[in-house]
Amino acid sequence: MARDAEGPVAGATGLAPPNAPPAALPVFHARGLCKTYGAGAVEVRALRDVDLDIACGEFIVLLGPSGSGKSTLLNILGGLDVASAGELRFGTLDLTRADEATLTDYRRRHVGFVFQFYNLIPSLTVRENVALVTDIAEHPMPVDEAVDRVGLTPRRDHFPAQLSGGEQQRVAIARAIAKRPDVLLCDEPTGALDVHTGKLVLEVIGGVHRDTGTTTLVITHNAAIAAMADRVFHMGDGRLQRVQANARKLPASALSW
Ligand SMILES: Nc1ncnc2c1ncn2[C@@H]1O[C@H](COP(=O)(O)OP(=O)(O)OP(=O)(O)O)[C@@H](O)[C@H]1O
Repeated sequence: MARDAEGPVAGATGLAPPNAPPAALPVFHARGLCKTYGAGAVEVRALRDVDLDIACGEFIVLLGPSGSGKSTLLNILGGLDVASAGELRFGTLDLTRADEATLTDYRRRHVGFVFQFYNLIPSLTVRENVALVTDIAEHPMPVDEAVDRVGLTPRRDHFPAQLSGGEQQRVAIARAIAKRPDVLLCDEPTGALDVHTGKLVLEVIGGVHRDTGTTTLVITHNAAIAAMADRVFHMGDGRLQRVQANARKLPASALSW
């Protein structure tokens, strides 16, 4: 892997409660991370020897062509999948050797997910969709605060079918942040949206990051979005080919594509 501007690792463990003082460990530490699907003639090497360190509070954009391993990496970082080889730690937690119960607990306590498609429950209102998470989280945000952060207070009693795609994605973001996760993992959050709506969603994600300092990773095909990041991970053929640090970040409102 070539690293042209890998910054020093500094930050919190990711296991600490919100507002805890920074500690020495990165949130994520990976060495030689590999993921192989299938075997023999149908073997696919989705990740090859990925090394990375992500510090507490960083905003990372993952860029790369289709099939380059972005979702595979995000899913492994989020405990939805496990690596085939290599080392991955979240703070002090070894995710490569964690059993299913540990991974479930890890996802529940520490990770907020936002996907391209919003996965809302159609029969529940905005507030009720968010409350699904706050009911089981340890230190959740009040539901109305999460809804307010994404600018949907006037729509809080509406059902998903009464909302636009961008509004539904904002509900999904409210749901993801309501449990105050240590990391927010977003897989193509604007992939199903037009430019204007996509920007609004990115503004919400950028605003949450600015206000809460939540370590955030965003997968995109859109190179313009890379300007929002502290660092950009360029993926290609399952490898982390290049890490680019942005000296200056742009807010989503300043992006154009
Ligand atoms: N469950 C699976 N079984 C077999 N192969 C898989 C599986 N999931 C992913 N792959 C393969 O692993 C490689 C990486 O896929 P991945 O989804 O991580 O790429 P990506 O960069 O996120 O692509 P895209 O931008 O199209 O979403 C691809 O060749 C893909 O076909």
